Amino acid sequence: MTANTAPWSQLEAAAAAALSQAYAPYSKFRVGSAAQTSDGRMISGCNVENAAYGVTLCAECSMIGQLFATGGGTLEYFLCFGQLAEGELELITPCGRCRQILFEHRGANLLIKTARGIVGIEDLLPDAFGPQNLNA
Ligand SMILES: O=c1ccn([C@H]2C[C@H](O)[C@@H](CO)O2)c(=O)[nH]1
Repeated sequence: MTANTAPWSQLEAAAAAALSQAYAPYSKFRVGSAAQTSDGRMISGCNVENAAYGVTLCAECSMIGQLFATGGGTLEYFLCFGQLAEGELELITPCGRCRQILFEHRGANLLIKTARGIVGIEDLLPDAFGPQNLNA
């Protein structure tokens, strides 16, 4: 798929829709992520906070749940929105834990749209620890 046919506008719409469903009563920072899978499915997720703050699920975590619940595969295109003020979405880069999760499920050429442009997972997580480090 070339840059012209990359599904960024569909992913933006899906991430915005997911963000609107976020459960973020503590930080008030809604997050929505979306990805296109290797077989062309569109998946999305939102953050789900918890009174025990550390138990919070990032948007990327719920999105990966959807990846497997809808048939598995790997990620080819990904982006994530955060909401600073009502109606104002900004592209955010995933937190460290979510970079590791994206790395695990990356497709052959995962492209990530960020505020500074389109990057690869190796730009966000160089020298990643991954399945290649395990004998299993
Ligand atoms: O990549 C990220 C970073 C943060 N958050 C959420 C977690 C928490 O609910 C809120 C503030 O950190 O943003 C995500 O969903 N994804």
